[in-house]
Amino acid sequence: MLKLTHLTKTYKEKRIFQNARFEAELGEIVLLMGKSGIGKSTLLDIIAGIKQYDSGEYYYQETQLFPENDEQMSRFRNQMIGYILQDFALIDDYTVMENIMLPSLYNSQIKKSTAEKRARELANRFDLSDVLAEKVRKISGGQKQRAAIIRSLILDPPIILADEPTTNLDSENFELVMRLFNQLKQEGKVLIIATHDERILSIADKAYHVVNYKIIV
Ligand SMILES: Nc1ncnc2c1ncn2[C@@H]1O[C@H](COP(=O)(O)OP(=O)(O)OP(=O)(O)O)[C@@H](O)[C@H]1O
Repeated sequence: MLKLTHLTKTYKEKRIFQNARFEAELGEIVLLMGKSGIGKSTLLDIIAGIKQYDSGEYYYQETQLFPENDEQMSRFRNQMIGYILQDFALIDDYTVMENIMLPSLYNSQIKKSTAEKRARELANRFDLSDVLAEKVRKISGGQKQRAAIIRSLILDPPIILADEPTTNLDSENFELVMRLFNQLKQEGKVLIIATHDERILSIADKAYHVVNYKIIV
């Protein structure tokens, strides 16, 4: 279980969360909805340990996480989190395969050959096999989105964070991603998805909305 309580976050004078609470269980697909600029990406970044918050308590399973503890947080991030970022954060001059393999470079627990096999299987499933050797700058927006999704799964993490993961997908790839998300849920992972895409509601266990600095169901 992943839990944040009494969460308060401000950027300079701008309040984002005030005594907010967020909870997600393993095996759940949880949506994070709400107006643009309301704090959805900020919450994902807090969960990933990329952003600090002013106060609050953060637990994963029985362990309390302290964002100011860089060593604890980077271990947690590397081992537990797959993050599909809104702008994909791919490196244009690297090939699709090199981008997908990036997380495995920072993780000594997975063999390169295992990661590569998983990359090829996922690429095959997402119709990306033909562009694995292409530089990212040469592929389409939808292909970039699928590459970013595959990269987040390469280490098989239990927590998947996704920021608007379906924006660039046509209906065929949208369906593929929905099936994949459902499968990840069946495997017992938790998916936390910030989105405006109401089509995803059909596979969600819970939809949170950010309203008045709180995160409510
Ligand atoms: N590093 C920062 N410094 C100052 N303000 C920030 C920073 N990052 C985000 N903000 C502001 O905080 C608010 C919440 O941003 P956030 O990106 O979390 O919203 P969002 O709900 O994900 O929006 P969108 O749906 O448009 O992606 C916005 O008003 C944004 O401008």
